[in-house]
Amino acid sequence: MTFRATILTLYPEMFPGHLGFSLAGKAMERGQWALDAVQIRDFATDKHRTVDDTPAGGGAGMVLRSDILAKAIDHVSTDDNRPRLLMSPRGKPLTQQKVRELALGEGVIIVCGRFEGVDQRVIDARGLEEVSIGDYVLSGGEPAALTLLDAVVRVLPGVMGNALSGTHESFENGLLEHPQYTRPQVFEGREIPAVLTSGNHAAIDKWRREEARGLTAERRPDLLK
Ligand SMILES: C[S@@+](CC[C@H](N)C(=O)[O-])C[C@H]1O[C@@H](n2cnc3c(N)ncnc32)[C@H](O)[C@@H]1O
Repeated sequence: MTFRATILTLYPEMFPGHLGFSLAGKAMERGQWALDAVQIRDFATDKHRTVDDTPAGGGAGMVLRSDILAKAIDHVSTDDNRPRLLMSPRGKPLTQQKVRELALGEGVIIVCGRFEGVDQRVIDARGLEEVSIGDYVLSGGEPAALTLLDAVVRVLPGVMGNALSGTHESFENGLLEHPQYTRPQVFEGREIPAVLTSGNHAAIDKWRREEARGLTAERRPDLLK
């Protein structure tokens, strides 16, 4: 099954962006996932192709109009069961668990906000699920959508060559990942921890588990709760 991502945006030329390279780019070439970026402005009705207007109640900036956005959403999602996401700093924070859930489905429809955001009525009327990529404000939803898709595409079946990577990674088991090392054996006087070159796999697993727990306790105690 091909995972299909449809992006509604005022900047379709930002896609596939970095997702056209490396693992995601190769997976796209192999047909494991597909992306289409739809220009919201194509659904405007006036000759200036206006998509926004001033906020009701006053205040700075502009708001994406519900009628224009609803037409764009309806155009791409007739008879479509894919989740409809709206990238938004007010949304539920994106987690690896959510990423895994999305990767099990047939795809996603992602609305990228701009300006001061999106008229609340289209969020309610089209059941958009607001998703945030962190507690900071970007100027648009596009980099957030690219980030979400990056995380989803890499866990699609068959995308990562090495089946092991992914399952031991940060957040997969509620822990941050242990430190990683590779050759040379000594770098500026710092050695690779001896256990990692001992060949004793039980000892290596134990060391990694302990390091992962220690790092998590120090940096992200919230994950241990
Ligand atoms: C300038 S922001 C609007 C911020 C909005 N006025 C607020 O205070 O919540 C414009 C768009 O960028 C996107 N965006 C900004 N920060 C984001 C974040 N942390 N996660 C996901 N999307 C974000 C959203 O699509 C948003 O509609």
